[in-house]
Amino acid sequence: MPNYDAVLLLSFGGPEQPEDVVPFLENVTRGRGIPRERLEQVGEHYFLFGGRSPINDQNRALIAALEADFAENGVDLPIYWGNRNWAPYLTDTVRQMAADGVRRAAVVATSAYSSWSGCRQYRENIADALAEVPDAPELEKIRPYFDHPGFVEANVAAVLAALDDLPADQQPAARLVFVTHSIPDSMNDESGPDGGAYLAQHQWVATEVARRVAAETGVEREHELVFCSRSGSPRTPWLEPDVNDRLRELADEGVSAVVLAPIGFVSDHMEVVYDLDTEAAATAAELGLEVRRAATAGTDPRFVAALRELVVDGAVPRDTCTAGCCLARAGR
Ligand SMILES: CC1=C(CCC(=O)O)c2cc3nc(cc4[nH]c(cc5[nH]c(cc1n2)c(C)c5CCC(=O)O)c(CCC(=O)O)c4C)C(CCC(=O)O)=C3C
Ligand SMILES: [Fe+2]
Repeated sequence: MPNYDAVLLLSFGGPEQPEDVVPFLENVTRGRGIPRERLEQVGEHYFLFGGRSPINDQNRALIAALEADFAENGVDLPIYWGNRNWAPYLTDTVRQMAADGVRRAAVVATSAYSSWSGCRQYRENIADALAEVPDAPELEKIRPYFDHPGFVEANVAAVLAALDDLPADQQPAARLVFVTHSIPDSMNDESGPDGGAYLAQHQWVATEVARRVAAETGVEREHELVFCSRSGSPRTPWLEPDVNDRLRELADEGVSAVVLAPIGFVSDHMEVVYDLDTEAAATAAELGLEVRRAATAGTDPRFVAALRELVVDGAVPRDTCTAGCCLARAGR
């Protein structure tokens, strides 16, 4: 193992009570052109859940699972946690790491794919924190890990369980609809070292999961990739189709059962519990479609072991990012 003396889980952060929602959204949107209406809408999503995002508790659970996995596998590294948009803030965590004498840490971000939002923005957050904290440790972010077997296997198991939860007679003809966060076309075009990585990586995971599900069940099912959580100006092109629009088309085509597999999210973020479990579920109910939402990787032991392997393997030699990748961001 590279000579790390700690691991840092780096995430988005989310509000934990109603008073947190507006300041959280202000943190998220500082310096971006997100329309006021969209912010009010997104605020409502959080209020519907008592002003509490699921993301922080998901991260607490992931840290507990990683600690147990590390202990079982003889990896003796403390795990720290810092966020971009809510406490514990990354800079405060890096300050604590410095105070504890940490010299070199592997950084695990809670996003598996390349893009400004999922990769480069986290790198910039790291650079900003390093610039603010005297004697900060070296921080090495592990690569986008969408193609790690443990991430793929956790998603295969989740799709199999969701299929199994459909009425037996609906299972053979069920469509596999993979879902991720929409981003501006321009952000996708500039993602990864050669461009288009965000879309290509998701398509790779969708195809690979569908192939393994077909092998396990002996049934070839059609699969596709759709998007949720679009924001920004309606005049800016973002990745499509939207999950709700696509469910309507599928119902029109005579499809009666769908598994929604949120491969774009590593755990049950607000986008999953609101955009899929609330909004898309309502669309499906209105259409009379049977929909089951597959679990996210979450604390699946295969995913947790994958993160440990990525840390033990070391970040630097395997990083696929280059100085110029993932530069396009939204709202500029
Ligand atoms: C690709 C991607 C991921 C996946 C990678 C990753 O996981 O990092 C992600 C994650 C997340 N995004 C989140 C929340 C928000 N994202 C917003 C805005 C935006 N996201 C974008 C993209 C992504 N976002 C983009 C292109 C924008 C618009 C402009 C901009 O900011 O560049 C806004 C503002 C309002 C709105 O526009 O919807 C909010 C509140 C939360 C927390 C959820 C919770 O509480 O559980 C999480 C995990
Ligand atoms: Fe987002």
